[in-house]
Amino acid sequence: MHIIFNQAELRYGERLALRALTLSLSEPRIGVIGLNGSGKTSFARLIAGLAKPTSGTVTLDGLDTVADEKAARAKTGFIFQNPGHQIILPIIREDVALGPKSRGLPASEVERLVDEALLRFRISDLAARRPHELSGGELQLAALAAVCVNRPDVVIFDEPTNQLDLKNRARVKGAIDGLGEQAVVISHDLDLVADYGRVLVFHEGELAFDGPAEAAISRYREIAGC
Ligand SMILES: Nc1ncnc2c1ncn2[C@@H]1O[C@H](COP(=O)(O)OP(=O)(O)OP(=O)(O)O)[C@@H](O)[C@H]1O
Repeated sequence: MHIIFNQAELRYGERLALRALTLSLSEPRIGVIGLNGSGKTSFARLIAGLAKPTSGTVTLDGLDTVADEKAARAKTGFIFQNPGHQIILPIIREDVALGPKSRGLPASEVERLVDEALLRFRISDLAARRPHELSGGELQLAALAAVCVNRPDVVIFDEPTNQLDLKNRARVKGAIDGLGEQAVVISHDLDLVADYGRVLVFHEGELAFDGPAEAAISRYREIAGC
């Protein structure tokens, strides 16, 4: 998918979270790194239409995230920093079914799509569980199934390996690496984006670097002073 920022700026009241940004993204994997508060989540929220630019525009394959809000939103999936908060129904299977059901698909088709999504992320065995019965990594995968069942063009991850042990981290990394969809991955876990062709470094609400992972990580280390 072609994501275009055209002088897109985001302010929260007086606070400037993202300075006017002009950028075109079409790579299958895009990493986003930077210090706390540098503007990474603000950038991601603009892509997903969860925040509206206070000036400028963001378009997804030509659809404006404000003027064409619904169609643009349908192209994106967002996995939040705490995916437990986005699983809203009490049973995982019901939650994954929510999207296809809301599209008015027949029950048999809903069931088929849910089975397919659970199988795809190897969590069929978790279908009958409640969110609080899942580990952090399993929650990420359940949220991913619930997002991908709606066939987004791009999936945005906000620190997907935060607080995961090595085993769950590997499982989530494997799921992201295997995605056919485009992925925008915000991460403080630099290994996660280390082989991405394009990594953006944000600093104080500005794009400080845009390029291959190795050079981006070096720039980030310079900024962080370590
Ligand atoms: N809802 C909000 N209201 C006011 N200010 C906000 C809001 N959300 C973010 N900010 C501010 O905007 C700036 C950028 O925040 P953002 O969440 O985009 O940073 P980040 O790089 O994702 O940080 P982190 O790595 O800590 O998640 C910060 O100064 C933050 O305090």
